[in-house]
Amino acid sequence: MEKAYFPMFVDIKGMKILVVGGGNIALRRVKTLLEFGADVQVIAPELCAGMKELAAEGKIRSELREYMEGDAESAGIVIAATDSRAVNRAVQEECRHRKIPVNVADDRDSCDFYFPSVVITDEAVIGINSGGEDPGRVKRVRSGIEALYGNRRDYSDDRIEK
Ligand SMILES: C[C@@]1(CC(=O)O)c2cc3[nH]c(cc4nc(cc5[nH]c(cc(n2)[C@H]1CCC(=O)O)[C@@](C)(CC(=O)O)[C@@H]5CCC(=O)O)C(CC(=O)O)=C4CCC(=O)O)c(CCC(=O)O)c3CC(=O)O
Ligand SMILES: NC(=O)C1=CN([C@@H]2O[C@H](COP(=O)(O)OP(=O)(O)OC[C@H]3O[C@@H](n4cnc5c(N)ncnc54)[C@H](O)[C@@H]3O)[C@@H](O)[C@H]2O)C=CC1
Repeated sequence: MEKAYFPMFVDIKGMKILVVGGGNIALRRVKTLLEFGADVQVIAPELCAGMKELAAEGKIRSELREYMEGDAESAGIVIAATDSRAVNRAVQEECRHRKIPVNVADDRDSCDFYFPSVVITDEAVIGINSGGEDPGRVKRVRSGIEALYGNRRDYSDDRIEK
């Protein structure tokens, strides 16, 4: 690994986390965030089926519209995961301005932090990251750890694994 990142374990219980975009990548991340008790708000004109379910179950708050400047106000952390580079970039700009940590799904160089793959057991939380080098490798390492310890964060319905 060329550049290792420091795994800082953060208490996000009750923290307002804004997710811009409601597709498969956003869903995968929201599912992980919910495991840690975050207060997730999703803004997107269209939600994928899994995200609609979470909204119907009251697990997330959602607004069916496009992102607007100002949406990041009062968010503790922001995830930009739309399929538009320009929109993701605009979200990043707002967060930089407000000094809110932002994760940008389509551009490793724009991320203040990387989104980890996680393994959760009763005894420990394991976060996996390759410094942005190879997300596919991160996924393989996660599967290897799961085989040893199991995982409460169930990735089995992730779209790529279908
Ligand atoms: C750098 C990082 C920044 C960030 O945090 O967003 C980032 C960036 C990018 N990923 C891309 C592609 C893929 N990412 C995955 C999977 C995961 N990606 C995740 C994290 C990260 N992804 C961050 C740090 C990762 C690291 O440390 O290396 C995981 C761990 C967490 C999660 O998403 O929940 C999750 C695995 C969960 C699990 O299963 O365990 C797959 C595989 C799949 O989806 O099955 C593919 C398909 C290709 C492949 O297989 O390699 C692209 C190109 C997008 C495009 O082409 O448009 C970019 C953009 C770029 O690199 O600039
Ligand atoms: N980091 C990672 O792990 C990976 C990242 N990606 C990147 O993630 C991004 C999203 O991918 P998917 O979820 O598969 O896309 P998708 O097409 O399933 O979903 C896109 C979502 O963005 C929303 N959106 C579009 N314009 C918007 C706006 N102006 N405001 C708010 N929401 C808006 C859409 O309504 C939709 O909910 C892509 O840019 C892709 O390159 C893709 C694979 C893996």
